[in-house]
Amino acid sequence: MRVSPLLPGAATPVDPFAPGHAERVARMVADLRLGLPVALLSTSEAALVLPVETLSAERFAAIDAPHQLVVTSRRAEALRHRPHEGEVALLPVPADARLDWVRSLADPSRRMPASDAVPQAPQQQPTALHRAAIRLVKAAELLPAALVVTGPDVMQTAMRNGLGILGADEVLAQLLAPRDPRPVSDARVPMLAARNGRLHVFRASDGGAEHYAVEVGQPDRSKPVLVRLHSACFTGDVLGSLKCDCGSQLRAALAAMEAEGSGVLLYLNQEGRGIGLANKMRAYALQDQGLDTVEANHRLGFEDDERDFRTGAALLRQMGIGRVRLMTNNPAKIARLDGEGIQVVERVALQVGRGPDNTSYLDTKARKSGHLLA
Ligand SMILES: Nc1nc2c(ncn2[C@@H]2O[C@H](COP(=O)(O)OP(=O)(O)OP(=O)(O)O)[C@@H](O)[C@H]2O)c(=O)[nH]1
Ligand SMILES: [Zn+2]
Repeated sequence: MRVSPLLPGAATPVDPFAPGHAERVARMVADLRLGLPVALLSTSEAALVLPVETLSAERFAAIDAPHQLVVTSRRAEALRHRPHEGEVALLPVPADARLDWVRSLADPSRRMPASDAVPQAPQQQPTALHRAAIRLVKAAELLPAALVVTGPDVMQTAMRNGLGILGADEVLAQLLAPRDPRPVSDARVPMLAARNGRLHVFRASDGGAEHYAVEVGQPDRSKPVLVRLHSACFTGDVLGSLKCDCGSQLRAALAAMEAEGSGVLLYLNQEGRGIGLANKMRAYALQDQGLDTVEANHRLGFEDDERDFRTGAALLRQMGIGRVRLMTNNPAKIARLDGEGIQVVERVALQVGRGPDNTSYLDTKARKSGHLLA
């Protein structure tokens, strides 16, 4: 295997077969989903990160070094832990803590610990390492909570076992960077709603979710294009769930494009407003207990909307579209596209699918998330 010579100015030879930062972060995300720990480094510490959701009893029992639980500030608030500033909070884990107890701090479907059971001891301030841990666990679409194990043997354990090791700052930079999905393939797909359809598949270089663009007709790029930015909703789009308006919006948008002769529907794989289907079902279970859609996300430890609309803007740029008539009721989508240099010249309202099962959901979005009602 050939190792390329020193690049000008570089300190070490660059081996083209060595995984780059983006690849190493993508591996870490996959490892965490499997339940494998990863090691993060900052200038002052090293720690093993183990997501609570995929932590096995064997690995938990084997932890013999100081450890803390990192959760989002949203989850800390739900646990009535003292108020927190910033993104994440650290909760102490007593040496004799049981795995069930740790899980109940992370997972609201388990009986909530009595508030006096949530440790309130003075805590170390969270650092970039803890923020990186939570971002990784969110990228893995797991419950946003992880054990962070410190101590002198952490690096040795990581190296001995071939675990992923990266600097917290590098992980944060990678996870916060915009995605760059590239076109992979496209073909004609005649649809019930629009016969003259073409599906384009885009793939990001970080190995993350693929996204799709459904092109109806041949939109004239010299004029504003009728565009829908649709986020995946397996329950609404595929099952025809009546709990939301997604399926109706999907079909109405395609029908409108067919009626006008052209348009583009971006289908972004950001299920559950970016928390993943498993977490969305956790949120639905909480909604069955009386919480609204925003409160349920918060109780789980998520923001109400975890989507990154820069991906939508990137897809539009890839398709040569710079000016759009956007089919949406969500002003945040307009603001985010505008911020990314996609000019929204008109908002086209998309009010369809309201019924007895989703009235309170739609009302909550209008009241709390600023969705427009007309
Ligand atoms: N977390 C969570 N996600 C939900 C819930 N109901 C629907 N969703 C998700 O919400 C997203 C809805 O996306 P969109 O319809 O594109 O977005 P929107 O913000 O409602 O804006 P417009 O439809 O454009 O007005 C999809 O990803 C759904 O899976 C819920 O109760 N909780
Ligand atoms: Zn939906």
